[in-house]
Amino acid sequence: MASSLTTLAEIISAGIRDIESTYHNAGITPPSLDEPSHPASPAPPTPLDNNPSLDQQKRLVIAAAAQLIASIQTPVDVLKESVGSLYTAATLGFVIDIKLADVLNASGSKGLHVDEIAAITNVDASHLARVLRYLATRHIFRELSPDVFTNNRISALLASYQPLEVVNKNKLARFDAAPSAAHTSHYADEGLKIATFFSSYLQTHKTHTEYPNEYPNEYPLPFNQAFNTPDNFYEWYEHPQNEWRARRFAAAMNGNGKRFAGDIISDGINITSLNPGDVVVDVGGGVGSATLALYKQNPHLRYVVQDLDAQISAAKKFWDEHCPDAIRDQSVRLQVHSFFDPQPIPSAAIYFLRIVTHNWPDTDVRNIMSQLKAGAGRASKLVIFDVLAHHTCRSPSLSWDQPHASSSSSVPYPLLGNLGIAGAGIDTIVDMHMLALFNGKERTEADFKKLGEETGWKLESVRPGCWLRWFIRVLEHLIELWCYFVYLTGLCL
Ligand SMILES: C[S@@+](CC[C@H](N)C(=O)[O-])C[C@H]1O[C@@H](n2cnc3c(N)ncnc32)[C@H](O)[C@@H]1O
Repeated sequence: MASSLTTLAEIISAGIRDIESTYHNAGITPPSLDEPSHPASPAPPTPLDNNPSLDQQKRLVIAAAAQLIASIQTPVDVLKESVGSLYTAATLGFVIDIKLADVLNASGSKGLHVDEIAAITNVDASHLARVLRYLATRHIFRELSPDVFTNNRISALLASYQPLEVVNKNKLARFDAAPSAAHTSHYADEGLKIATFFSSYLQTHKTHTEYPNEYPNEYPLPFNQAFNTPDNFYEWYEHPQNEWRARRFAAAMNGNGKRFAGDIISDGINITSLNPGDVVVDVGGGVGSATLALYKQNPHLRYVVQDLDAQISAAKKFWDEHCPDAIRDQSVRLQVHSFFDPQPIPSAAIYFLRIVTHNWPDTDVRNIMSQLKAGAGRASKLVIFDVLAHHTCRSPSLSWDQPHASSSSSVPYPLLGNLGIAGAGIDTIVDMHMLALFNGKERTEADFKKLGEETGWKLESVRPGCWLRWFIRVLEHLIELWCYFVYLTGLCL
């Protein structure tokens, strides 16, 4: 019988053969880390970017390759590389701060020597050389000749994609056209600072929850400790000195919206079954980027985007820029509303929570869902679009109504049930981030079912959030999450 190492190697070879032939048949060269990359704008999607079978093959290869590395690398080295990855966040934050990818983009394919980079960025050349060597060792940037570096397809995503003169003058606009850089910079800044309070928070939190009389004040979250603020993350973003951070976060999030709102959400909500004039309420909808995509595909429906004051002010500007007609003819209304208060739009066809529940602990999600239930009518549905947590073991953890390929039983042996970093990798990172920022969490199907039962909603179905049966891509380029729609309908009708 073949060893698991051989089986992993076979998954990789079979997958690579399929991947190469798919590229070959489409007349496209397979991606290479050796090609310099210095585009003036993020590369447009290729015909293969949304190819489900290619995506599936890539994930199997990535899952198998990661497992093979973890199997044959010494355990000591696995741990050293894992814990040392804190310097990946630190160095990425630094290269974004000095706009290195923009500087290298401007130099074209010949790259730049660290002495030249030092003259432009005013950073010590030997520091630059070491940081770039660290990142190039991990395939981010490429060293063309000793100490001469260029962007590759990964590091190019760290650029601003705006002229440097514009970006240098307007710090606030720095990330407007660069969702991947915005996302990376957010983790390298807030994330890295918060992470240092992680262990002490987890060890103390339970004591405070179990002995509320002795410890009446909730132990502050890693976020609150790191930034020395009693405010929650969103309130803190409203402090004037954090305007640039809020805008960076919006750039990271709106990058998502453009990509996965229209094609995926429409499919997930099955919006064609709604009647003209039916109301969709985008609860905690931010500026309404998801609603914009829904509206464009389904202008016969009516929409309400609800959020807190600051987001609704930003939403007015967003809709003025993108679709003023929808506001003018009241197809779309923007409403300041806290989802902890009674829902002001009764009996909507759909209450939609997109990437909201994972920001909150169970007690708060119960409050949000209870307020929606109190406002819901007989036919109202609650649609939750969020990441679904998957176990790593190979037991079928999912039981929704349609057979689908994402249950772990369809993942080939000996891969992890959630495909490891190729499947739930990013989800588990986001889960840790939610914990540290909000005491929020990514939930399993069982978690959602229980929350529904506690608040009067019955779980109707759970399904992948797009036509790709296995996975969906939610951020442009690099970032991929498993997002699922959880449909809940009123229990007590
Ligand atoms: C991760 S964002 C998701 C935004 C939007 N649903 C999307 O998918 O782009 C979470 C949103 O919840 C909003 N939010 C936070 N607390 C809220 C509250 N009490 N009531 C309404 N919205 C709130 C935030 O302002 C933010 O826009």
